Amino acid sequence: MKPKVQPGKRVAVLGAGSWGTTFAKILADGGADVMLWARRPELAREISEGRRNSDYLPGINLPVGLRATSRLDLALLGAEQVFVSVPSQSLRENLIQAQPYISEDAIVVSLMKGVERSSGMRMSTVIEQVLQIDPARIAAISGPNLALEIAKEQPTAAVVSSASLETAQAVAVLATTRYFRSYVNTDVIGTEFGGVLKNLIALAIGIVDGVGYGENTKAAIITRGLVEMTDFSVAYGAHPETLAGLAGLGDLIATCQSPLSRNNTAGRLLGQGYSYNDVVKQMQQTTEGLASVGPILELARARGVEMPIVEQVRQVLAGTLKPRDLAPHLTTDSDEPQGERTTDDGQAHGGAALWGAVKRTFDQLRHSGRGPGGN
Ligand SMILES: NC(=O)C1=CN([C@@H]2O[C@H](COP(=O)(O)OP(=O)(O)OC[C@H]3O[C@@H](n4cnc5c(N)ncnc54)[C@H](O)[C@@H]3O)[C@@H](O)[C@H]2O)C=CC1
Ligand SMILES: O=C(CO)COP(=O)(O)O
Repeated sequence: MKPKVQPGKRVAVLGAGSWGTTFAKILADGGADVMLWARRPELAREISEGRRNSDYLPGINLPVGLRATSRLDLALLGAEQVFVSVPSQSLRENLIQAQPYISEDAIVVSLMKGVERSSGMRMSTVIEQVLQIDPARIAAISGPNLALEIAKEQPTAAVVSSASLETAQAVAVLATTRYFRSYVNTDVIGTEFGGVLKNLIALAIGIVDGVGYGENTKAAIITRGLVEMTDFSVAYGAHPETLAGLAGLGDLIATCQSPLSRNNTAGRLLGQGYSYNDVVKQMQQTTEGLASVGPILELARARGVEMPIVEQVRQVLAGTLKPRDLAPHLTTDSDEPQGERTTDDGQAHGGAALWGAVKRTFDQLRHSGRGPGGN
């Protein structure tokens, strides 16, 4: 394959699970000189010597040029771009360990789709806080990107987002290959929240699938779920178009439709009657949605955003709502007919939207736009 970038451009990928390894393959196939960091030395050896990551990507041959190490100093040596793909809850501790080896002008890119449970922070803001770097050097990538499909070189796309368009473009140049196309935007909030929120809707889809409900129920949840995703993200400063793009609707479709999705799978097990603890035990891989439900609902409350589907997912996880009772209600506390669009609510629901907008503006002023999920 013809390299797209100057051979020898050093990049590091931290995290050798399914997405980190797949992304390392994308970068290597695109022509970059990639060093992948795996926590376990035996996994680093399997990747470097056997060109396999059999636990996470069974049957996939990795590119010859892709090297792996369990030493952070070696992984990060000379890396111009650092891609991070560890579970969201371990990002902070991993960054603290990596910090001494990250070069001063490196771009740091989040591949993750969670929020930090303890703080509600998005991954790029954890990166900014821990590494104390300019947001212009930080990017986030999101889109319909089920790892195993991409590892099999089935074509797809993603969006690279950064406060600096130049940074987003520099990352997109490296993160592009025959089967993977990177677009760019500067809406980091919308791009990251899109990835986080679609996991919660995929849990809901899995739940109703596990119950045995059909396509109408799922289509209604996907559609109303997108409204929740958009309302929430816009309340935190995102552009609504981002949620209609690859990082929103695109990823929502992929995750809600695919049995490869861990969030969808976890939901299905809940819908089949397994308890939360049983599901956690059965999930071998990172299931970000399970940890994101609580912090997202707290953030929603702080900005007066209604998220009835996500709230019902929380209740199913807590065992207080039967999976078969999860329904795509517009609100959890009213049976009154309501407008489908938020802007219809003014006529159909006694000025609820107007009141929501006023309350949101008031809250934003109160928090000076510096809430944990905001800019
Ligand atoms: N798998 C996928 O299709 C995609 C995943 N993502 C996101 O990528 C992120 C990583 O997910 P996956 O690679 O899928 O998860 P995974 O479960 O396949 O792999 C996670 C990796 O992190 C390692 N790990 C676990 N605890 C750790 C710790 N405390 N410190 C360092 N490493 C640790 C594991 O050993 C494993 O190598 C998540 O935020 C996920 O939402 C994004 C797009 C696609
Ligand atoms: O983000 C993903 C696809 O874009 C992967 O989804 P899961 O984490 O649910 O497997």
